[in-house]
Amino acid sequence: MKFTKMQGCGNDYVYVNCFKESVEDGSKAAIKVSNRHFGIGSDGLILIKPSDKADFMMDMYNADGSRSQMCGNGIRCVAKYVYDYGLTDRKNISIETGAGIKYLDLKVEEGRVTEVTVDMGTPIIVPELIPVVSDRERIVAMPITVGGISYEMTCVSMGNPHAIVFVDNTKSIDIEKIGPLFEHHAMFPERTNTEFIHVIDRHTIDMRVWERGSGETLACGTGACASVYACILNGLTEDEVRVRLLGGELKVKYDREKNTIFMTGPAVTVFEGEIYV
Ligand SMILES: N[C@H](CCC[C@H](N)C(=O)O)C(=O)O
Repeated sequence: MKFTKMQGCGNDYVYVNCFKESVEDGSKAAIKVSNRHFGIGSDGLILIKPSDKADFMMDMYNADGSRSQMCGNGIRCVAKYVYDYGLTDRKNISIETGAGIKYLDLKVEEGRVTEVTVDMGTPIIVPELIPVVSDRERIVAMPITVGGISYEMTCVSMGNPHAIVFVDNTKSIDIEKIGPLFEHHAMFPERTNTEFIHVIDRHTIDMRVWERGSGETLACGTGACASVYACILNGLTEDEVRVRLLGGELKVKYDREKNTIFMTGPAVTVFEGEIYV
């Protein structure tokens, strides 16, 4: 199976052009390619497919083979792939995802996509995935104790679930211990992605993330959008925020009129190859 390795802010996936390749079992292939010793090494697998609703379709799998509805860093790289490899010559494209159709604007320099702005859609704060807290309309600054530590948690869905907690310093958290405890918490029947946010000022936040199905990644686009919306809900930032991640920076803007979140960030092709799955 031919593939292209790409990354957005260090959130790296294996991309397969399913206009040319066929992948029988995405989940099994994701586990194989993601392994950093016996495979290629990645945070997961992204299949680029035809769509009858949009220009293309993105089908995304985590490293553990679980499928997710949406991938912010991934969709920027899909946009780069389809333009750079000549599947389209347009700089405004639509991509069908498990979280609906997304619309993207491509920045092209010397014939290659360098940056992409994605309309990530409306953040959802009544995520049906947490029925156990039925007495609450929404989960904003809800006290929760995980691993013996008390947090105030805000839950936001970008089509995939995010639990956002605020910390004084993202470097001092034991994410390997606390991340899985949130991911597998009984409140989240579908599991959850978890973002640890340190608010620097009203336009800047630091973020670390423990991703559902992939563990700690260097960046998470949907997580960055969910986190900015959580900051706005808690009165901690303005609508336009610079999200500083281990792997780079994302610009996130909440558009109040359209009630949608725009995310802008890089997309990079690392190498091409072939793997036997
Ligand atoms: N890294 C991705 C998110 C993957 C989400 C996945 N871990 C899930 O199960 O929801 C991003 O840039 O948005």
